[in-house]
Parts: sequence; structure tokens; C-alpha cells
Amino acid sequence: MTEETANQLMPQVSGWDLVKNDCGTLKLHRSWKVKTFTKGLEFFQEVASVAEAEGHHPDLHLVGWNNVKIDIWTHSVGGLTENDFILAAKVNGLEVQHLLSKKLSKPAQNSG
Ligand SMILES: C[C@H](O)[C@H](O)[C@H]1CNC2=NC(N)=NC(=O)C2=N1
Repeated sequence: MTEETANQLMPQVSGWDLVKNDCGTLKLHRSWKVKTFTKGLEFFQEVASVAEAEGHHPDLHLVGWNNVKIDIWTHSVGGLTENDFILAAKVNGLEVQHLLSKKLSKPAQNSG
């Protein structure tokens, strides 16, 4: 889909950003801060269940021990399709609050 179409769908996947890499490939990106490394892996397990059910698979990154970052795009078309937005919405629907760092996941509530 075009960047314009993707932008129109963005309100349906709150928390996700529309990003474009150096090659111009559009992707959906979202990051979370988890409590521990192991909880990051648990987060991935939850995402994997959704991905397998959808037959659509995100790129999963666990960076700096507690940053979960996910990119969703469709490799076969080198960009975004409706399936990417469906997967992002389903990831948003996961009950993962107990895995997230309370202090760092919500910057708006930070004192510093
Ligand atoms: C045959 C199978 O459906 C394809 O290989 C799927 C699997 N999951 C996939 N996931 C994503 N994100 N992009 C793809 O192009 C893709 N292709």
C-alpha cells in the first residue's frame, strides 16, 4: 500500500509508528520497556502465538536487556499490507501489562 494509505490506517494501531528505512521500505514499529530480560522473552511468546495464528510474522528485537521492539512489514511485497495492521492491532490486544516496566514504559508519568 502507499504511504498515504498507511497514514490513513495509523489511527487504528495506537502506539505504533510508521517508519521508512533507507531503502524506502515502510514498516510499523512499536517499542515497550519490560521488567526483566525473561519477561521480554515471555512478551515474544505472546506475540508468537498471535503471529502463528495469523500466519504473519513480525521482526522481534530484544535490545539493551529490557527494550522490546517490533517491526511489522510484509517481506513478500517489500512494504505494508493490511495483514501488517491486523497483526499490529492484535499485538495491541495482548494482555502484557504485567510484563512491562511500570517506571519506564510510560514516560509521561516519570518524575525526571
Ligand atoms: C508462506 C507464508 O505465508 C509466507 O512465507 C509468509 C509468512 N509470514 C510472513 N510474515 C511477514 N511479516 N511477511 C511475509 O511476507 C510473510 N510471509
